[in-house]
Amino acid sequence: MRRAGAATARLAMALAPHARCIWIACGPGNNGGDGFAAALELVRRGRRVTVTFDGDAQRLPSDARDAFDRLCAAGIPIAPEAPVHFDLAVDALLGLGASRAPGGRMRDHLRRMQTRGAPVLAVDLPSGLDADTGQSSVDPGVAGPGLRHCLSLLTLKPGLFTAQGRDAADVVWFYDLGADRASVPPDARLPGRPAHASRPHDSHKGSFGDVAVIGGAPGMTGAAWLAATAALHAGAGRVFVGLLDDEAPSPAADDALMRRNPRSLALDRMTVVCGCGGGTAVDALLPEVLSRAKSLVLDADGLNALGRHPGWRELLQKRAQAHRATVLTPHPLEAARLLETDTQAVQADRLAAASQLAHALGCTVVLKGSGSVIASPDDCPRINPTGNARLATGGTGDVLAGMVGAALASGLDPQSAATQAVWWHGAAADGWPADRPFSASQLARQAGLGLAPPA
Ligand SMILES: NC(=O)C1=CN([C@@H]2O[C@H](COP(=O)(O)OP(=O)(O)OC[C@H]3O[C@@H](n4cnc5c(N)ncnc54)[C@H](OP(=O)(O)O)[C@@H]3O)[C@@H](O)[C@H]2O)[C@@H](O)CC1
Ligand SMILES: Nc1ncnc2c1ncn2[C@@H]1O[C@H](COP(=O)(O)OP(=O)(O)O)[C@@H](O)[C@H]1O
Repeated sequence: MRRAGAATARLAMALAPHARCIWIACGPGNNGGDGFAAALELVRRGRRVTVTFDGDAQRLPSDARDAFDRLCAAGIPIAPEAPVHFDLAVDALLGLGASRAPGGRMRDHLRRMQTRGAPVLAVDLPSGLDADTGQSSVDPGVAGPGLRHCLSLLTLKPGLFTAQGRDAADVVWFYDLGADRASVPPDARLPGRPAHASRPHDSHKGSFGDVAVIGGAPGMTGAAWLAATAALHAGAGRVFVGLLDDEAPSPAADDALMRRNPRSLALDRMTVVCGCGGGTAVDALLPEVLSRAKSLVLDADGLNALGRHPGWRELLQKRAQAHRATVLTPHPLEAARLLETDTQAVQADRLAAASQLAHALGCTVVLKGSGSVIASPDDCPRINPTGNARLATGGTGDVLAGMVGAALASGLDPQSAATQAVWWHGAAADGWPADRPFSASQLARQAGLGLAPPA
């Protein structure tokens, strides 16, 4: 606890070096104890603090009680009220032990620190956030303009990076408390920036694989063109479009895209991206696609078709047995249909939902949304750290499906292909110039993947 307190104090001083008042809001457990320890350290370093305590000193756990006693012995008072003005708030109300939604004075304190415009530094976890799932019992949407930092202790908690976690903490810091946890298996991994791969000079279009997009039923052809454009710009050697609407004209999209009858495609030699705008028309082709595609990305209506025809799941299992790569890219509602549950249940534990689907269907699964989860049957799940709410607009999922297709076609294994494509897709949105309108069609043209060569 002393180490946690000292690390919190150091970070507080770095975040607000000229603070005239640092408010440290302490709660009833060891998270509050970390707050007491931080207050002691800050005072020792000459800073002015106001400490509030939402708890009962008699019921503090022993370490926290010890920190509380040291605070009292140093003559640092517990303030009856939160300060009117503060330059930094330290949220040491609830950490790992939060067991219900905060109410009463604790809730008022949280609201006050979130809405005053000063930065907030949460110790270990933002109060109310579930460390494993990223579900929050406090609405992170009420936050004001101040940046929310979190100093995660001992481990980086998965919940900070998915579901509501990315709203609860804008900036995540990490301190391992000096503990060696190398032998502890992680619950999830955070992929870093994938390496850019240079293309060998002695290569040709056949070196980077063929992608066929099958989708685009009447009224929804745009989705297929988006996926195809993204696959092309992401580096696929050749991209074919098999529209499910025979009558639809080809838009003035990239001339390099090649339109084909979906039934004439050499599926056995191609990476097939199936389902974008497929409607129910995709049902007629899906069993053949599942059986024959060399590698496969199943999106949108392709996934919904699997929900309607549970018998076809066996074809996915057969693909797995034959070591044919398959990546499913459901958003939470599509995942819920496949799991025969509802969106709320999927979002309540995104890591578990993605892993359950991956195991049940023998595929790599990208569960999309804030902090997309990439899960494969025999691998530790990844939580993608890039992307933002700019992507919350129609068609960006089609773009992602095309990008995953290009990554698979380049020869990457499904987990690497999905991880890299999701990373670049999010990074494109993160780096989008503020003065340039964002749309899925623009994104599709920025889909360049810095694909690493296959291992
Ligand atoms: N583990 C480690 O290795 C390390 C742990 N460290 C630190 O300890 C923290 C975990 O401490 P913790 O287990 O004491 O839990 P904590 O978050 O303080 O809360 C528990 C208390 O809150 C109460 N309570 C719960 N919900 C509530 C609500 N809504 N409203 C009001 N009260 C509520 C709950 O009461 P109860 O549910 O029992 O009624 C109990 O009294 C961790 O996050 C990190 O900061 C680090 O120092 C280093 C290594
Ligand atoms: N708030 C957000 N933060 C990060 N990524 C997001 C957010 N909202 C959407 N996305 C991403 O945008 C894409 C949307 O896909 P999807 O829901 O299938 O949309 P569509 O069907 O319109 O193409 C996914 O890759 C998803 O992860």
